[in-house]
Amino acid sequence: MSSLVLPKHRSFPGVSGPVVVVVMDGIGVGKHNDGNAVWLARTPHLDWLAVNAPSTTLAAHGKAAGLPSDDDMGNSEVGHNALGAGRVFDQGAKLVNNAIADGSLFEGEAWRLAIARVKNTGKPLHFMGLLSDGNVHSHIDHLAAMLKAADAVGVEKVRIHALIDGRDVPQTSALTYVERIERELAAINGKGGRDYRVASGGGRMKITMDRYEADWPMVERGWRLHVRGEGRGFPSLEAAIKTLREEDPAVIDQNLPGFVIVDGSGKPVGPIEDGSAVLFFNFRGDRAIEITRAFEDPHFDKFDRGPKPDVFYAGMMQYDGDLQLPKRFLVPPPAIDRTLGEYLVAAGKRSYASSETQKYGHVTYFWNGNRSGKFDDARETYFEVPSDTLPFEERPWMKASEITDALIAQLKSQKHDFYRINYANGDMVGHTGVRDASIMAVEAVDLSIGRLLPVVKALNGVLLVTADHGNADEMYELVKKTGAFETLADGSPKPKTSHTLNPVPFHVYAPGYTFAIDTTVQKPGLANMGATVLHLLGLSAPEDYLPSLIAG
Ligand SMILES: O=C(O)[C@@H](CO)OP(=O)(O)O
Ligand SMILES: [Mn+2]
Ligand SMILES: [Mn+2]
Repeated sequence: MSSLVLPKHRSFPGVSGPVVVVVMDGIGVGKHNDGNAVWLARTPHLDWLAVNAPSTTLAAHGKAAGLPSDDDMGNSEVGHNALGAGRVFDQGAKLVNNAIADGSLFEGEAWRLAIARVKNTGKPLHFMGLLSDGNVHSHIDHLAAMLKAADAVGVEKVRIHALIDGRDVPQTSALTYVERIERELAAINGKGGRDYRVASGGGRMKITMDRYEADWPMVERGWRLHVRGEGRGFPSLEAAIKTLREEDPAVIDQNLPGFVIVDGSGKPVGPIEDGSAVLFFNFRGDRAIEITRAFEDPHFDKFDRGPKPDVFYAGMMQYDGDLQLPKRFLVPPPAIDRTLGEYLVAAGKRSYASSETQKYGHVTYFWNGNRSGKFDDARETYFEVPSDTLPFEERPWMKASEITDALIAQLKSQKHDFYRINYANGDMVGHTGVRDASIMAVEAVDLSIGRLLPVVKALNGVLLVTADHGNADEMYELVKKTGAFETLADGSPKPKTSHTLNPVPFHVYAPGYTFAIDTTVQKPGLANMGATVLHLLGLSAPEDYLPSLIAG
């Protein structure tokens, strides 16, 4: 193993003050139009930085983030992994594609044990996960491939617990995926001897997919539906979605209430019982960890599970390498090693990381290559500001001020060398599809950055302002070919809830220094951040890190 002790930078001794990285979650650089909440927002500080600080834009999606193709938008996981790891790793979406294409998923122990379990017991094989082709947490192709493979090896009974998306894909697109999966199931059932069906479901922001312990009752609701079969009954997934939409025409997919599918006599068709196997087919960890804990933790106390069924459980990936969650997984996760955080600890540097709950794990767990623990308790300080649990469009300022208050206090204490924070606003409010609230979200971030500038200046520090991917920069869906706004039946622009393919800003605020952007760096992207921070701290980056964005 190569040494974690880095030599000094060849020409720069390091800034005399702190290095601060601000990640403005979901604030990309998009077209100047009426759907761009970032451009529409009044942002005097970001505007000032764009003119007066060395600035460029960074690639934050597709291959630059380790995703299968440049049609894949960026997301927080791959974005923060790239920011914190100094290099681009093939990410879950791609690794699972590969493992399906070369068959290794089906040769792995977890798959074989799951199949063996249900063949022994005659109980169903359960698939749980996000039903879309968003490629942020999951991909429906992966589910389809596993259904075919289960059929091919003679699994008689399958049940699917479908989390409805509308957050990585258009806001009311659920029926596209329902139709696809029902087609796959019908093809398998049609040959005879098989009983494959959907058993429960609900919007991903209402059940099961909470993250960072922001809202455990969400996971409890999912558990009751998927495992216990308790909930409002519908004859089919399609009937559930159509009825729920009729009852509340304003509801968007991610907020659909949970439900179970019942047979003719009103009995749920697929509670998760002893002897069955459960495969959670999301590859991304943040929103998969809590439900995984509910299945695996013998001392679980976050809600009353009732009698815990004795099942074989596996995730698509291992979601947390430190905690070994889950114990079994279908595809090995990217081996993200030698992250910036680890090098800084080895160099004796002290780091501070902070965000509010919704993004707390982004600047800790994702930043550190999907490890929840610290490298060194003495040298690292993490601080979480509890997020609101109400709709973010109602509080678009979120906790930006509180994160900033805490950061300023820490900066003034001069206890740390490197600081990183994430402002959740542009992303969390952007996902609601409410443009005007998103404008305020971006303004809240700008206000906070404005508060940081004089503090960083007084300490002779450097502030790097960037983002992990776009979101608020496109609040209306665009017609692919023409770039015009898509419209709803009433002619108004169709809100967009997902991330974007846009690049993100990169500003270097360094009063008193004469830094310039290194324009020789090819295709600058998020993964150049690692070497940039090391450079500013006077350290030379490991050879395989992508180069610093700062000349010299
Ligand atoms: O909310 C989330 O889970 C994703 C979108 O699926 O957003 P982000 O990657 O910004 O966390
Ligand atoms: Mn993000
Ligand atoms: Mn997001």
